[in-house]
Amino acid sequence: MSPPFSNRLHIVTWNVGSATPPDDITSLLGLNVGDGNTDMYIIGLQEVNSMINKRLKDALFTDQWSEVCMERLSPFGYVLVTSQRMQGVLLLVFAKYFHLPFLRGVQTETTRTGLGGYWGNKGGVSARMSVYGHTICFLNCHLPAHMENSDQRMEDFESILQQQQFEGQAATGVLDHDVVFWFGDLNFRIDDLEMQVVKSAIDNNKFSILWEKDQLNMAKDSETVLEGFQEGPLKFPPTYKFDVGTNTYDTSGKKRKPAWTDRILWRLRATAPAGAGKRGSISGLTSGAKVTQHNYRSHMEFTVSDHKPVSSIFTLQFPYKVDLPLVTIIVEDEWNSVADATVIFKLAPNYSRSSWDWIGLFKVGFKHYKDYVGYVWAKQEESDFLRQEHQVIWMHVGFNTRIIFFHI
Ligand SMILES: O=P(O)(O)O[C@H]1[C@H](O)[C@@H](OP(=O)(O)O)[C@H](OP(=O)(O)O)[C@@H](OP(=O)(O)O)[C@H]1O
Repeated sequence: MSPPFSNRLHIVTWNVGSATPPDDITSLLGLNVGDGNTDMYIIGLQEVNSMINKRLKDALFTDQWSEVCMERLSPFGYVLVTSQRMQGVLLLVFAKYFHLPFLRGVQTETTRTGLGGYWGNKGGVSARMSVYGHTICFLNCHLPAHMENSDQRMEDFESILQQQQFEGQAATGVLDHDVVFWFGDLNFRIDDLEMQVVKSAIDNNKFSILWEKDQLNMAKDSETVLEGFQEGPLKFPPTYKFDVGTNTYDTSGKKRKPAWTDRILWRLRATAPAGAGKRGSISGLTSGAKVTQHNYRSHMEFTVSDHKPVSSIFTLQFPYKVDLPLVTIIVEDEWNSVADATVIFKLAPNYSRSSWDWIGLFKVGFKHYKDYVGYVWAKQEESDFLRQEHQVIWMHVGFNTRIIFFHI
């Protein structure tokens, strides 16, 4: 049996209020204090500027937020595995490059809930994958605003869960995954208490007074859809709503009551899904999973938006991992000059090939899978179908490169 597996995740949620990214997001990503042991970064943003002219530009290039995250993370060996955007709601999933061969079945989904389901200003985007054989889903939501819409928020959450269906035999719904992380501007507010009471509790660090009036905490007791979702204690001040450029709660005419609108929750699947198969297939792999939250905090130093970002670091543990590569790449000789080179790849017997498979050559420090310096199709002649070892020739290979096999 393979050894237990543990993965460290750093999750960020931030309603960026249409702002351009600040120059330095190092502290948000913990790159200044971390020990470099984070395996994956998951970044969920809301209200990324989605004005029409901006969207056209972003469709052609990359949006500024994705760019700044890639710029900061790629020097540390993180690669953008997948991203999904629905208007202002953006989800980015990064992993250390050496995990890439073991992140499989990557799929994304989007659900609009704005204007009765027609408009993507509100809703959810998700990314799912199997990580060393264990299924994980990340769901980033922007739910409806305002105090009186607590029920609507729950309804929208349920409808996002219902509508998001992935392909494959198992883990088709969000909640079928071994572990789900749900985060975003969930927009829940603090009920009942007067503004002065809320502000005084904040000033005196007496957050527990506010916990029981937090609409999401209250909903946990009554909403079955929230069963199994867990959240760490809210030991940081409410992250909404601030005057932009300051750490002062809303002084505008709106006078919004401070609230913990920005949240990160997780859920472990309780039982194997119906029809779960034997160990070794995605469907049969379960749990024994353990999630440990190391911190759950806000970042007051960022003032570009009316919300503060929230981050959390988790360790994810599973009793075993599936770490047999489907493809092994062997490079003949050392590449020490700019010249042609030969690469041999071996496929596991259970690997089902696609004619779209390709092999990419990347510079060390590459940002995402489209960032290749060259690629070749992993083609094979029909007569070679039964062979497990194949060869491709690279033209003019340079130094400092990595080779990755992609299956589409
Ligand atoms: O109209 P939709 O598309 O739902 O978007 C809403 C409105 O812009 C709200 O402004 P208004 O209050 O003027 O209606 C705003 O509330 P605030 O201005 O209170 O922040 C919400 O911000 P978030 O609460 O950050 O989602 C935002 O999500």
